[in-house]
Amino acid sequence: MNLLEQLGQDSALFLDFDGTLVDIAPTPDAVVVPPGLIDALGELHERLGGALAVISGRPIEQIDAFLHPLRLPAAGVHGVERRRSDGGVEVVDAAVPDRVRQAAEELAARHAGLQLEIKRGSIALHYRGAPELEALCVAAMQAAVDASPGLILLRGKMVAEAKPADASKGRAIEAFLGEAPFRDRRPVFIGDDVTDEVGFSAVQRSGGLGIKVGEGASVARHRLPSAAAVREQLVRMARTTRTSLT
Ligand SMILES: O=P(O)(O)OC[C@H]1O[C@H](O[C@H]2O[C@H](CO)[C@@H](O)[C@H](O)[C@H]2O)[C@H](O)[C@@H](O)[C@@H]1O
Repeated sequence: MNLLEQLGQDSALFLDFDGTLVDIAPTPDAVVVPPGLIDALGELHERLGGALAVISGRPIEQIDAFLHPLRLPAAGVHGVERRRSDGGVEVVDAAVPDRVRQAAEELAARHAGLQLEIKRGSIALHYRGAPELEALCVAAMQAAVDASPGLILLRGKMVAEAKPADASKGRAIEAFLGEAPFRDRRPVFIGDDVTDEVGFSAVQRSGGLGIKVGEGASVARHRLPSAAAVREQLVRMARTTRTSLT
């Protein structure tokens, strides 16, 4: 898949963060933003008339910190938060009930390899440091979520996350597509995880392009092999002359 051939001035580009722009790391705070990526994203954002957004499971605040000084339009916490192109922020109003937090905290307190992320509107229990505990983590989080109307359990890469059913990456992308400068553009979404599948469906329903990074079943009709390949193409696109995005 050659992105350069697919992306035109009438495109809107939506990018997942972990596993797509940066390589997966042992813990959430250990990811590294490689040199050149921030400049490339800034350049592409400008060339696409502002129609470039990060669509992440992380809070927007974290995305801003990793991409500093760039502040892109963004959806965070799988669509719970969304910063529009004009800078305004919308939040899906949903508090995670205490029972979910307690279930996750109890497990994390008992097992050193587990890591908890408390976000606005979600709780993520990471088991990358103790993969043998996957079944235990998923069962405990699922039971807590089943007892909490309005929540669903999202299974990501070595993580089980309780989040509002009303928020998703797909809905966030659709909301962007209803607004300037994304409106009336052909959407392209690049992501690597099962949590990105609803985003692929959203762009493909709008006549756009879903691009899955790496292996695994996907509804996306296109593939790139790795986050390194995504970065290489983004940097290359940013370096080419302005006339290439036509
Ligand atoms: O939607 P994304 O931008 O891909 O974010 C998904 C989750 O990414 C982070 O967790 C994942 O990446 C970590 C760093 O590589 C890794 O240690 C962890 O196992 C992965 O699940 C982030 O911590 C989560 O909050 C995001 O939801």
